[in-house]
Amino acid sequence: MAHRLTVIGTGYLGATHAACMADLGFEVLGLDVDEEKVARLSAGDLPFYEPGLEPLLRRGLASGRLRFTSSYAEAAEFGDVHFLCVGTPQKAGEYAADLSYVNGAVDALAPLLRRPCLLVGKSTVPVGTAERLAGTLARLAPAGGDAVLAWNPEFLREGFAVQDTLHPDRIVAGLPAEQGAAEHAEKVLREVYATMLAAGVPFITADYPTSELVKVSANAFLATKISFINAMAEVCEAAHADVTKLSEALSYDDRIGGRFLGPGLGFGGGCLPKDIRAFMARAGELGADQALTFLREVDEINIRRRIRMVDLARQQLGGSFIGRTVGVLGAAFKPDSDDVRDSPALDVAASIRAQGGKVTVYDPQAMRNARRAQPSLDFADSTLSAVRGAHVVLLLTEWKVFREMDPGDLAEVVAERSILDGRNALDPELWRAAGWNYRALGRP
Ligand SMILES: NC(=O)c1ccc[n+]([C@@H]2O[C@H](COP(=O)([O-])OP(=O)(O)OC[C@H]3O[C@@H](n4cnc5c(N)ncnc54)[C@H](O)[C@@H]3O)[C@@H](O)[C@H]2O)c1
Ligand SMILES: O=c1ccn([C@@H]2O[C@H](COP(=O)(O)OP(=O)(O)O[C@H]3O[C@H](CO)[C@@H](O)[C@H](O)[C@H]3O)[C@@H](O)[C@H]2O)c(=O)[nH]1
Repeated sequence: MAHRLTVIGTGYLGATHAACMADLGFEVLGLDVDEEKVARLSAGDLPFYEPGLEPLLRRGLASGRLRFTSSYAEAAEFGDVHFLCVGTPQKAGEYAADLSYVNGAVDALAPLLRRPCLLVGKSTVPVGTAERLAGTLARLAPAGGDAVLAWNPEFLREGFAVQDTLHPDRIVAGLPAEQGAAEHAEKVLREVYATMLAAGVPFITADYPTSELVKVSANAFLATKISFINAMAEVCEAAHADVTKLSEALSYDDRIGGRFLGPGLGFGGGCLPKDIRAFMARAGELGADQALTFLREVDEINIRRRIRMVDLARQQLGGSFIGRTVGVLGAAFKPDSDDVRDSPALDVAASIRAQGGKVTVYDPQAMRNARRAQPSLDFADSTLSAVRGAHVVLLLTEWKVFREMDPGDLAEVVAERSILDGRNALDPELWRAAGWNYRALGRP
């Protein structure tokens, strides 16, 4: 328990990792270049919504074990283990990942590393990045061979980030080729994750490239599973079949399983879309692009869901959005998150707005981010005010409050009882019995 940890980049991943590691008893220093974020985290004010995280943050601060800074010198001086958690977004106009934040962080930290330490990459990166960064570390760190790099990809889901961090499915450790350094890195990581290992969490050691590939192939598989069921939804629509029944029946086959087989508006967020694109780009650079051409189809099926949703809404309104009012429920890319990065819901809302519809959006947590991302949309502060006067209601993010809506309550304020369920989250019989025209993706 002697290790002192730093977490470099305190966004969705890093802030969660920092607070959880402090809760496990480590002394943790979080570092971010965003001064406002550092100030808010230091004040116990979580800059984003993640269930259960703020109490952990406050507990860590109160214990004195958790602090935040923007000083690399302080972090280098403090840490025995440095977790790298900065963003790797999609480059503008390209499929590839933008590695400037990762490179910037390592370039800033490495020259300050004077004593033995382990740098642990957690960001999602294209295969080959760890090997290159190990070279940077060797070149720049005054500690020389005593500054070692490991790659430890993160698999947490937003909305379940605390649970996933404290109780992961598995821990993957990408280790250096040199045996002494590898043994040292593995020993330190086993100490850092001792609580999870004692609980029986599988610990898999691998070389750098394998560890990097585990992460992107996991996300590629999940994206493929979602697009598979959404492709079935397209066929179901054409054949007048019901994809929700189909998905349920498939789920009882253990070889297939029901998770990530939820048909609807498809995947968004700061991970799956950009990760499959970066994976394709990297495979291309490696001369293995053919292996991943199916991911292009996975991406296209996913984008088609959004287009289909807009088409359905237009159809429902008699062929045009002009002069029509649309109530949109949901802006986050998924429930229990305020993250609107590549959000299918916001994408659909913006597209309808661009085609002349008057769109009013409500989301329980993502309003601030949604306003910033799509300032031309109208926003309401409750479900009922978002759908007041609506000619059609679109359920695009399946928050619990939306799944449990009473069709009678909404009927009193809408202009027309017409609802499109983009997430197959409502009971069609209940809504139809209440006089609503209910339609969904992939079912009659
Ligand atoms: N969000 C998730 O659920 C999740 C899960 C697993 C893996 N990941 C991966 O983790 C990484 C981070 O994702 P995120 O969602 O937390 O992103 P994010 O944008 O929420 O956070 C990134 C943070 O890094 C900071 N930063 C940028 N450059 C920096 C620098 N040079 N030094 C210090 N801080 C810097 C930013 O200010 C920001 O606060 C990405 O590679 C992502 O793919 C994310
Ligand atoms: O059956 C399903 C399941 C999910 N989704 C959508 O898929 C997207 C992604 O959902 P989810 O994977 O739960 O959210 P993330 O928090 O983005 O987590 C993914 O991306 C992270 C970042 O790489 C990984 O760490 C996680 O393991 C991986 O699940 C969301 O838009 C969901 O609405 C569906 O459409 N159908």
